Amino acid sequence: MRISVIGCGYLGAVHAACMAKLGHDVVGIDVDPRKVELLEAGEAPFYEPGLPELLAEVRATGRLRFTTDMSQASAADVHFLCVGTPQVHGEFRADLTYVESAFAELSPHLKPGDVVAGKSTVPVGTAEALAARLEGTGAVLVWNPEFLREGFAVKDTLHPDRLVYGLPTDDDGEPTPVGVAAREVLDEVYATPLADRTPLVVTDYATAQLVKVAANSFLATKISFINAMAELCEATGADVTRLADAIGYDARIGRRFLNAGLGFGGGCLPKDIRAFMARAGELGVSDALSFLREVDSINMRRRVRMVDLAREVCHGSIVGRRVAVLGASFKPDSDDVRDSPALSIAAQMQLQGAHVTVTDPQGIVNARAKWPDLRFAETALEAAEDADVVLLATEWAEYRALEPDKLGEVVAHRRILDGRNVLDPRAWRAAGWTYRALGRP
Ligand SMILES: NC(=O)C1=CN([C@@H]2O[C@H](COP(=O)(O)OP(=O)(O)OC[C@H]3O[C@@H](n4cnc5c(N)ncnc54)[C@H](O)[C@@H]3O)[C@@H](O)[C@H]2O)C=CC1
Ligand SMILES: O=C(O)[C@H]1O[C@H](OP(=O)(O)OP(=O)(O)OC[C@H]2O[C@@H](n3ccc(=O)[nH]c3=O)[C@H](O)[C@@H]2O)[C@H](O)[C@@H](O)[C@@H]1O
Repeated sequence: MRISVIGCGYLGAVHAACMAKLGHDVVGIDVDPRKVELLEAGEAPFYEPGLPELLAEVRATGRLRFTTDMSQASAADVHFLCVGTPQVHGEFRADLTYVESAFAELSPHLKPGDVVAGKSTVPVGTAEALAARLEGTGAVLVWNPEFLREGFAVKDTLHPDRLVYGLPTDDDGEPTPVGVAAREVLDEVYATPLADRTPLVVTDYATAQLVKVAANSFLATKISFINAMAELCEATGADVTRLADAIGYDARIGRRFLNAGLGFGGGCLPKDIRAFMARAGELGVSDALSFLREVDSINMRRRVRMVDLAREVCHGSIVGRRVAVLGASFKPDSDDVRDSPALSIAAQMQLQGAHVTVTDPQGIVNARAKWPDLRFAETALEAAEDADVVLLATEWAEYRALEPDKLGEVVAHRRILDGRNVLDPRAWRAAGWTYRALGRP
């Protein structure tokens, strides 16, 4: 198929490369000339494991190119909308400016029979409004939410755990004739994963849009649930990691996404639960999602509690103390620092008078752009030099593998805060470290 991908960020660049890998002819379109230039040169504009290799492979086939010129979309028959939907500054709702402008810029290049597939995460109702604007053009809108995780984006796109198509439907909820035709087009786009028996849910616009925010809300709730248990563990001397193991053995609960610690960040879970609450308010059903307010509060409390813990191990004050923060990205295997718990804690400690040095294997460039006043170091050992306290904030493999004695040689005081509950407390204590974590004795 001939495909255009509008918006080549963390989602779109990976989607474009994966569509080419599946055998399609793809043009990626972005308004950011720097991103396009890098992608055209075969380079990934951000860190995502496997993406550089995939770009090299598919660029060599000639099936993938990138441009800033929206008119190039006219050669494609399927158009994936992958632009950002960030949180409006100071409010909960999603900023749909980029969706609006991308859609307006794409529209003149559409022809009858074209399929526009929305992938961005949007408030329910957005697809219906966009579809109305296509009436009379012969092009059809489908909503095809994306569930990839950063760090696993290539694998998740090539081998998704499910596909969801939101199609135009009639009054009985059945796909309209153009909806049926659009479904056939999507089936061709996803022929390879469908042949691998990827579960497919075919539904209406509203359900497809809600599936996405419901999934992210559930994941956020699961994380905040275990972090609430961590608060109880802290009050009672219990161990939240053992608690998670034990409840996780119940297949109805499951162990995944029960890792307590600094909580969730990133460009998706935090803004998606807030936008969902805002949309529920507009729909007059805000009570239905009032629990998400608590999910958000529990999550944000983790960050405050970690600063308190730093104060506790530094005998009541972090003013003038040297703090090494290991991790800047919101999760390992990503350079994404959007709403990163690690950076938010680093910045809070700096504001409260600590001398903070942050390190990260991939996230320093983005972190420095966002927080230019923080100090940065290339390695954990450099960051920890003369530190009064070390905080493991993002569980990169290399930080999990740190040797207590080796790190102990460079610090001023052997105090470690395990923000992700990934270190072995016994090993660190045996090497003379004060070890503290959230919800673990
Ligand atoms: N990052 C992720 O892991 C996932 C993101 N999503 C959703 O996908 C959407 C995109 O997210 P990200 O890729 O993370 O955002 P991003 O900010 O990394 O990428 C968005 C891209 O769109 C481009 N853009 C903006 N306006 C444009 C226009 N008019 N024409 C062409 N390009 C334009 C920007 O320059 C940028 O490169 C969001 O709605 C997000 O919630 C969904 C699943 C996973
Ligand atoms: O909509 C999106 O953009 C994506 O959001 C998340 O993916 P992602 O943001 O890449 O990262 P996750 O792996 O979900 O982690 C999110 C945050 O939760 C934290 N987390 C995760 C798991 C856990 O047990 N505990 C925990 O604190 C991570 O450290 C990270 O800060 C979802 O997992 C994807 O399915 C979804 O497509």
